[in-house]
Amino acid sequence: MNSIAVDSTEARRTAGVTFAASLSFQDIRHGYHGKETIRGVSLTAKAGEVLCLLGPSGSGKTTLLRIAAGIEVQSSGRLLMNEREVAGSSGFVPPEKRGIGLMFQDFALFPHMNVLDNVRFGLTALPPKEATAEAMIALERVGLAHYAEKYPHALSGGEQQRVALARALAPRPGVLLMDEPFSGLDSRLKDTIRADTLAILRETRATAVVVTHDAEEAMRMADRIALLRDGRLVQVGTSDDLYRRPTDLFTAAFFSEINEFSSIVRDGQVETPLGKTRVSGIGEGCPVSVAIRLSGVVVREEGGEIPARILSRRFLGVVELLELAVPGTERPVRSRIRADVLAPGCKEVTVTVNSQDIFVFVKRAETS
Ligand SMILES: Nc1ncnc2c1ncn2[C@@H]1O[C@H](COP(=O)(O)OP(=O)(O)OP(=O)(O)O)[C@@H](O)[C@H]1O
Repeated sequence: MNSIAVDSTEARRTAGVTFAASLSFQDIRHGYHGKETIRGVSLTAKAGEVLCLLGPSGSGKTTLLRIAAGIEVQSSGRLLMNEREVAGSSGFVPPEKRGIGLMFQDFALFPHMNVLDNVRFGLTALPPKEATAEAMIALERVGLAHYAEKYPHALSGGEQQRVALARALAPRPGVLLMDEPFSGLDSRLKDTIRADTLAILRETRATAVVVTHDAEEAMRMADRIALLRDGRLVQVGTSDDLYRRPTDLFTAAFFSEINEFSSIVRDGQVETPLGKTRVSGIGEGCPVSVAIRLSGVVVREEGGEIPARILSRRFLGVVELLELAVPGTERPVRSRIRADVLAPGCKEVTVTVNSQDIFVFVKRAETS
């Protein structure tokens, strides 16, 4: 579903004024055929913020969006917009009365309608003149007013995406829900369209909930990121919070490539083949997972702390990816360094680890 159905009484209200709304999931649970796929999610998108729902395939991102839209009804828990319950024990507000805009990944425009009519689609309850004026405002907002008479097939992928954004924003929804909105675009176009979209969201001050499985995309767009795994919230915060202060191994590994080691806390320290590091707040003898970012494994020909031998080098342009044999581990240690640091043919090197790239987590059964 890629359109916005509009009820006549509500349409005037949502089309007339832009009021960014807050959207709260309160202990939402949901499942299919007896299997729980959303397991108690509580999360609020604040009015005017861009909140990214991030997670691997099957973590429940789309299901949460569908529940927010009212296309899916949760098994339990409450959904609130601006503190008002729109799905829960007190009743259910249908999708077209929630003041929510939808933009899904295929952003399918109607091929038989011109651009203006595509954008007017969600405004049918307004008098025709007003609907046209609102649609033109939305098209101007995305810089495509001059394409009003064109048909979708005559537009590039990026332009079609902007028309879809105009269509979603035209009724001035309190909350805009976007499911992988850039996944259909080629990677070079994606960066530009994403930046443009973000600028438009900022301008309209819309609350946006954006689903993505791409950590970098979430970091580029979000005010805050909610990381999901197996239907549960793992961590919510700014990109800085999640990147620099991951609360578990899953978050650390989702935001950057890591080397992972098992260790045990002894004398307030943990030891791995890459050296010792101090830990606080974890008890003596506690089994831990140690995550070390690839970019934190600094490789030099000499002067480092640990001897290593290069097993493989992969040139990636600005950086190169190394696999190293290091005493004390059978598994190769990986490193990502600037491509001009090591001489060609160099085999014997040394390694030092940046302390800010080491993360220690208490080992849990599921991460062992
Ligand atoms: N209609 C359905 N019937 C049965 N199971 C479903 C249905 N929709 C979703 N699921 C299951 O619910 C879980 C969460 O799916 P969801 O699509 O929300 O995940 P996602 O994080 O959006 O994944 P993706 O990134 O692959 O779209 C998955 O295990 C999925 O198989």
